[in-house]
Amino acid sequence: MLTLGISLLVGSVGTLIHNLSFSSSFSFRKHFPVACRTLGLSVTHGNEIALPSVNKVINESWGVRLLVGLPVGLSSAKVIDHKDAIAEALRVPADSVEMRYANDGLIVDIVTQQMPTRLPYKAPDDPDSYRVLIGVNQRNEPRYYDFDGSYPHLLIGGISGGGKSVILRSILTTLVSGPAPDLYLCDLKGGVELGIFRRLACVKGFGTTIEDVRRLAAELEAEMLRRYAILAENGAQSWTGKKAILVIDELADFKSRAGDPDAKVKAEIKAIIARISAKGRAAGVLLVLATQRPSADVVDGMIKTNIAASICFRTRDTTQSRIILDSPAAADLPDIPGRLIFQTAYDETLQAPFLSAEEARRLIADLPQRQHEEVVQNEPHINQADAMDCDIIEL
Ligand SMILES: Nc1ncnc2c1ncn2[C@@H]1O[C@H](COP(=O)(O)OP(=O)(O)OP(=O)(O)O)[C@@H](O)[C@H]1O
Repeated sequence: MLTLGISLLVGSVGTLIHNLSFSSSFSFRKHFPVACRTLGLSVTHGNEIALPSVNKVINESWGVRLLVGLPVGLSSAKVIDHKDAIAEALRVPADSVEMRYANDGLIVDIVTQQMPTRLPYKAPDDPDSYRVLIGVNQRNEPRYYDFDGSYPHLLIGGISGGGKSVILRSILTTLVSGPAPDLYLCDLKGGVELGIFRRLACVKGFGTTIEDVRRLAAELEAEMLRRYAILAENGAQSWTGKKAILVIDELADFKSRAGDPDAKVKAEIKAIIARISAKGRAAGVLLVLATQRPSADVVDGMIKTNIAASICFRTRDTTQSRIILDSPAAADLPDIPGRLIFQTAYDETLQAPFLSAEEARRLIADLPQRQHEEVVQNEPHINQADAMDCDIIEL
């Protein structure tokens, strides 16, 4: 019989005290199988009914972990689909229950510790690493996206005000302060968000118009093909040199509309992005694509199948959430800026680090800058006078 009366003081990033008491007679070992039986999560062999069994109950600093064995014939996916109903039967809030398949069974975490609502940005420990912090989970464990890892390309979506600009800022600040990959930054919101990075030496191109995006995407594709030729010449499988990353904010601007004078350029951009998403990884060429208006027209057709990692802040509705995550979950996220679902092999709710524009400017102030001539050459819409002013322009 498990007795829990939990009063947890959440760690340094949070300031919340959360109380959750399970009834003194509550037994997860007993109630989990009962809940499964009621919900039809069982397998029948003749007269016998086989049910999931809780093999171990582990008390953790953040709550309780159940190790659940499943009868042959009952899939973990089916049990996970009933997560909310199981939570109700166990008398715990649905959003405190996390389930995932592991080691021939199911891990069920009942997390009583609350997430912080603000997590300070932390500079990277390892300057050579392509790992960027995406946030911490309810257990305060950090989660990273690794541009050098097995989930190529990153899609970021969610409603206005959810935290896309802030996470892009923290991802870019980490990258430029660390391995400084070649960056091609396209800020279709007029350069307001990504502009603070535009003068850095590692920024190979900066664009604010659809035509800029076409030019930069084409440049990057040419670089990808150049790298493939070098790989072929050397009989190598994958690029070990510097990565090159195309960042586009806002993807929805490529949506096709009837009579659109930019239709041809947009189609060209989508085609290039689709080719980079399919072939870029081996050449160290990667995409970070952000949108506050996820539409099937742009996301599905173009890239979805090749983008392996997604960050989704709260969405307006389940349709938008499905476009990014293939699940409705992001529509139910609480209205907390920086709260997101990070999807790689599985989905996890995280709180993203907060980094203000002022702090980011301060952190990158001493990094190598581009020469003025380079700025003019790479950003043809900027004239010489603008370029000369560039160090004092507040973007
Ligand atoms: N990780 C975070 N932690 C705490 N607060 C955050 C976080 N991210 C964003 N916010 C708050 O939410 C505000 C809006 O965030 P942000 O500008 O990133 O939204 P957005 O999704 O980019 O919106 P839009 O698409 O309209 O530009 C920020 O100014 C900040 O106050």
